[in-house]
Amino acid sequence: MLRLTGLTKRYGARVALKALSLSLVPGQFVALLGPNGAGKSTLFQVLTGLFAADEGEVEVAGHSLGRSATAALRHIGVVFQQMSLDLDLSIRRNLLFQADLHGLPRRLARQRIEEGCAQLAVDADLDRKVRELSGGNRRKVELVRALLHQPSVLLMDEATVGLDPKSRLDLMKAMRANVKERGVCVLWATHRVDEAEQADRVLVLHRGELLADGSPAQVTQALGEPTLEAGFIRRTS
Ligand SMILES: Nc1ncnc2c1ncn2[C@@H]1O[C@H](COP(=O)(O)OP(=O)(O)OP(=O)(O)O)[C@@H](O)[C@H]1O
Repeated sequence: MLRLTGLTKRYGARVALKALSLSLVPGQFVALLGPNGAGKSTLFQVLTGLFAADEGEVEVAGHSLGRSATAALRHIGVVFQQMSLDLDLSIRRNLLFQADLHGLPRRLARQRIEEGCAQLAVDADLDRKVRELSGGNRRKVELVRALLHQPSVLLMDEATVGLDPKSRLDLMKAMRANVKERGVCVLWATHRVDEAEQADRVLVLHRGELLADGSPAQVTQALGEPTLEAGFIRRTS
């Protein structure tokens, strides 16, 4: 589904990703757990084609990102850390714009927009400007947008920052439903250990390298402390 081989990204002399190799399979919620500066955002920027890697390969659903970027990127959906909706357009206009970018027929686009917004309980606000929405609802719209073209890989970068517990739960629930019902593979970048503990698989990233990879229990054991939080703090401080 998503395969990284020897992925390296440098900013001048600073190495942000160091020969990173891993494979993700469909239908998994994978937490990418790393402290500030671990390389999570850099990885997402490379995976979405914003930056080219200096070395290594990315393959998405069998397509090389380097050689067939359009085909590879068609299988990726992303919610970045920074909100990128147009504040002066309604939810519906924002989402229709995205659907047009993906070449979705209008009827199908309208249907997916309505279904997606209903699933995240923002359908009552479809014709309101994004500017008028709460931060939590803006995030939900971003998730609907990321899923419009039905990607097989969903990247979420610190998606719950600034959200209250109920909004965080709603977002997690919608993401989980996509994992279960559509077999989406979610890579969820976070520095919150409580979120990583809910994942099917945890990748611990530190200074651009993988420190541990496995179920939350396996990773806790690999980090050598009684809890994931204690191990994560000790090994990444
Ligand atoms: N544009 C840039 N120019 C130079 N260095 C950068 C740039 N972007 C990131 N870095 C450096 O690369 C490393 C990885 O940063 P990155 O933002 O990918 O980490 P992160 O895990 O996403 O951190 P955070 O949790 O704080 O968002 C850090 O050392 C950072 O200072």
